[in-house]
Amino acid sequence: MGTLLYAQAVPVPTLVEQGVTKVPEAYVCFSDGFSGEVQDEERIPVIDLLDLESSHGRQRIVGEIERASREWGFFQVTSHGVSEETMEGIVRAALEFFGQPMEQRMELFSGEPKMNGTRYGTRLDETGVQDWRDFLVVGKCHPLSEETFETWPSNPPSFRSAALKYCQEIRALAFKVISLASESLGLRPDRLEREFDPLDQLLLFNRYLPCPQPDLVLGVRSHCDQGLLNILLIDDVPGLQMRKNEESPWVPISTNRRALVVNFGDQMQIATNKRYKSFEHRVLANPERARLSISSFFNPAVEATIKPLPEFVDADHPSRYRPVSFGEYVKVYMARRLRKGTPESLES
Ligand SMILES: O=C(O)CCC(=O)C(=O)O
Ligand SMILES: [Fe+2]
Repeated sequence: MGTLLYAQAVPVPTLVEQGVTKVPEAYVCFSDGFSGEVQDEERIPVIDLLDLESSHGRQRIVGEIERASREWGFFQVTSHGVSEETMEGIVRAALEFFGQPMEQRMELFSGEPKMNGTRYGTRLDETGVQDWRDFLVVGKCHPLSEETFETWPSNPPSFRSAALKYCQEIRALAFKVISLASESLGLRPDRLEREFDPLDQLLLFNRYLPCPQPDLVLGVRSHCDQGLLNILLIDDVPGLQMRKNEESPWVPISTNRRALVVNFGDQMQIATNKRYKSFEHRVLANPERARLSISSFFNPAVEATIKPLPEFVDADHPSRYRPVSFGEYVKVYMARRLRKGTPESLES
């Protein structure tokens, strides 16, 4: 199977429009067969942030974050402070964006990743097996310049204001989670925030259309996120799964209504010298229902040097990773066929 096969793959929305009953070869996922065992007993922890302001409540929540981060790297948060109206606004704007005719969506198409701009795409790279999804990246939500804001979709007309509001509220939640994570690691509440300042933020909208042969494809191939953390808004269509390691069964991830999912990425693993880990996850395709998810990624600045914090390095715990810029890290991550285990390629 050559590169050409993938480069010429027909986009998912077009296949769905044509009513294909057979998935083209470029989308067939042989290597990551998801015959993989699924376990149905355990679920990721749910952490309620309601009592965050009382010192007793905060202490309890810090303990819950510690356990969830160590065991799962994924948890749901409730009473998270992002308003229902804001969440509904962004979901509506996203559905309207993906509901536009293909020609209109294609005005924002780019086959190449862009540093700061907005990009609509139907695949992430030209060479691998194609994911059964299309997506919209709003490449820089913070720090946000007027020039970058002008690259945000102007259709539907509500998109920019809905996205701006969502980004601001999600950012406030991200700082809450980061300070709790800091405390859960025995650090001052602002330690991680200071380390990662100014903390870049970007939005990724994933649209998964129904697939005629869901067993042959993946919505998103198994990967670990490359940044510090992701705050994920998902709908009620199942598909997302995580696993603790390659021998563990996959655990389906769903949310209570209005909850959000937090997961830590590779930079949390590197900063903590592997006290906390970045866990692998993937999305299955659905035979009948379309699914929407909205990722808010929080990343170091491209020029920032990433390395374990000195607090996690001593004679018994030598630094596991050699320092590189985040920009370099992203290049290594993108060049790997499997987007997991990237921190290990920096092992010193
Ligand atoms: O669609 C999902 O639920 C997860 C998407 C994801 O893993 C990502 O955006 O990195
Ligand atoms: Fe992810």
